[in-house]
Amino acid sequence: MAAPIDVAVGILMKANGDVLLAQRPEGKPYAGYWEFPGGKVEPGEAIVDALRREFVEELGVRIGSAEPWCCVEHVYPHAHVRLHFFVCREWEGEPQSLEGQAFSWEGSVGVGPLLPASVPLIGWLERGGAAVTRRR
Ligand SMILES: Nc1nc2c([nH]c(=O)n2[C@H]2C[C@H](O)[C@@H](COP(=O)(O)OP(=O)(O)OP(=O)(O)O)O2)c(=O)[nH]1
Repeated sequence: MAAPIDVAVGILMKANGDVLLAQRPEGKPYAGYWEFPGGKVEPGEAIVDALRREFVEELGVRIGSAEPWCCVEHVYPHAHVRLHFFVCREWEGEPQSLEGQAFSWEGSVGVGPLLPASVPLIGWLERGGAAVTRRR
């Protein structure tokens, strides 16, 4: 099997625990599914730099702190991905839909479907939400 593709993913989290989800635009695999913003790491690029770049490109948001949270691998028909999730509590700018995507702040996630690899994250966030929210 081909080596996994590294993907940097950011969970933008408000002080009340709400997180930002975006809907994948037309033309991408799993168009219409919901995901945490992010994208593929480019060759030679640090994962956290990819995270910062994707947030500027997709949402016009400059991330301040980004805490590495967890890593999930998933094999899709279109790709084998290794997702590096970060929790981001500080950022500059209001998210804008720069790639035509819908987005939504969610507490207990009400949008769907989510990308399959990201589904467990919601449960982990809800169960550990207080701890994740409290840790600074
Ligand atoms: N951003 C993001 N990607 C996810 C999540 N869950 C999940 O399985 N993925 C997968 C879907 C894709 O196979 C991959 C991200 O690749 P992408 O195609 O969206 O990345 P990109 O924005 O760099 O796209 P492109 O340059 O190829 O158009 O990671 C998630 O929560 N957020």
